[in-house]
Amino acid sequence: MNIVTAKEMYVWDRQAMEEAGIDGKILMENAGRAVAQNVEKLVDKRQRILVLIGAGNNGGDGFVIARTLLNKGYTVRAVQVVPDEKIKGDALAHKHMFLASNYQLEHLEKLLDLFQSIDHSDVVIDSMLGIGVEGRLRSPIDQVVEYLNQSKCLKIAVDIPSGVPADEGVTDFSGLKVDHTFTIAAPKISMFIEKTAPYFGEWEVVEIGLPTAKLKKAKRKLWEKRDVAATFPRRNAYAHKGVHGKALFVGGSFSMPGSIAMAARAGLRSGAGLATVATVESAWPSVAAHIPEATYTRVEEEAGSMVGVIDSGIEGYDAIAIGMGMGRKEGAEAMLRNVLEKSTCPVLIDADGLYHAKQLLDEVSVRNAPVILTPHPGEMAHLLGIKVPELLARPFEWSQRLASERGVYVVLKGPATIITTPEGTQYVETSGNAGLAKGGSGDVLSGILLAMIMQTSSVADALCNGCFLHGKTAERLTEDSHSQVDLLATDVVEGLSQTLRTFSG
Ligand SMILES: NC(=O)C1=CN([C@@H]2O[C@H](COP(=O)(O)OP(=O)(O)OC[C@H]3O[C@@H](n4cnc5c(N)ncnc54)[C@H](OP(=O)(O)O)[C@@H]3O)[C@@H](O)[C@H]2O)[C@@H](O)CC1
Ligand SMILES: [K+]
Repeated sequence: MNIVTAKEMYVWDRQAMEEAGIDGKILMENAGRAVAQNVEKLVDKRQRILVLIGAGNNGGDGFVIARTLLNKGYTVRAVQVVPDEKIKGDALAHKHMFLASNYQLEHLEKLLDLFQSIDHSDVVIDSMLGIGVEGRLRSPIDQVVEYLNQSKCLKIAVDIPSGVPADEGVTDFSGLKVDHTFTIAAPKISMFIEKTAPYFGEWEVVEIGLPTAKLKKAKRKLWEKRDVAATFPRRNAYAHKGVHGKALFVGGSFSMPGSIAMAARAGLRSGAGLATVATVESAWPSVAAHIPEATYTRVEEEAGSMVGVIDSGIEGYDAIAIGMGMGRKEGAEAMLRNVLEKSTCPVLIDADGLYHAKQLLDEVSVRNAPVILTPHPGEMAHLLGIKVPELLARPFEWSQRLASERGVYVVLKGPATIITTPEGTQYVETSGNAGLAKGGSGDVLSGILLAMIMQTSSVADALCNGCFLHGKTAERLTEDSHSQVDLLATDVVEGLSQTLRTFSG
């Protein structure tokens, strides 16, 4: 499913009307009816519904919703919150249909009267402003939104809550916080941005009859269950361990042996055929206690941290993950440089590896085999030399910039993980929950991703499915046997089995 900007949505709208000859009034009718159908699932006929209608086409949708629900016997009051002369075009046509159906339209005259109407309503449907919002809310909508934000009624937004921008990058706004959003045709970018996402409540896409096959595809896509089903690697009954890949995990130190152990164990649990751990000798006993299935190779150390190169070399591996618990000493940077320059397989860089990668972006750029960077926002901001809030305001744009300038895959981790390919295609993966906001989660994800890369021909599919496997496992564990408070990264590693039983053949 595509994720769109406001501009892309308007292009679709034009394509539907100009290229497919679908009248805008029909799209509006479809939009309103689709939203009304969803409202019926949430609201019963005893509840009092208030539909608030604004100036643009979002308001037009509101006229259709009010008419449809009234036709079905719901208790609905419709209030136009802007002067008559503001209602134009398709919205005006639907206003006429509403009035010609013998339904009553109220006008906002005194704010206090509207506030009273809100107090006497169980449900408020917000069709004041959609994706056409510009700048901060103006009067009187700003006051209506402020009042509604304090109100206890059930709030449902049409397309997007009033005042909330559809795109990334807008941080100065005031918006309505709703319980549900029924968004038109495709999710909007701002649904996946930290600052704006909470305004939408639970959201769902409604289909309005756009000519899907004709529409210009967006470069962003939501990774859905059906994508997982179509691309998740299947196990071949005749395969032997070498077929599923030989992974090298480089990291760990005397005081941080856990992260590389968790990464390697997650890699084996996710289907890697063989795993070798390259770590300092002083960390071997604790790493080996966690994964007897792995083999080990020695890395030079100084006071428990890795420096220099890997004893047995880096040839013969199908994929390498580097960085987890490797420390920030200069020697570790030399190790990363060595891996980037000498290996010819995909290299995934995480954690301390990302800290060192900042100095090695030129080496990263010239590599022929794929490089995958898996930062959390703090690591990504460090790599880009910007502040975290700056990154979080435009995570899609920054990810794209890093991925295309350096020719890398970027997995920007968060509640909505953004996966960007070197060509600039982006995928959003939203599974998981707050139980994953713990030390070790990133290490586990690295191991899963590396295993998936070795088992899938498309790196992008592997990364999306790996994020899904990680997040879905956390979701399942917190439903069945854990809480989001107690869930540990090691629980996720062991929980992978059950998720894989569902998704891999
Ligand atoms: N795309 C599709 O296929 C379909 C889209 N559809 C629907 O259309 C919606 C987009 O419609 P749109 O373009 O008319 O914009 P929309 O948000 O309704 O209103 C803009 C108006 O708001 C005002 N205004 C702006 N900023 C403001 C502010 N800060 N504070 C206060 N007021 C402000 C400004 O009025 P002004 O006062 O400046 O004259 C302007 O005229 C979309 O979200 C979806 O619901 C469906 O009907 C079916 C097909
Ligand atoms: K709205």
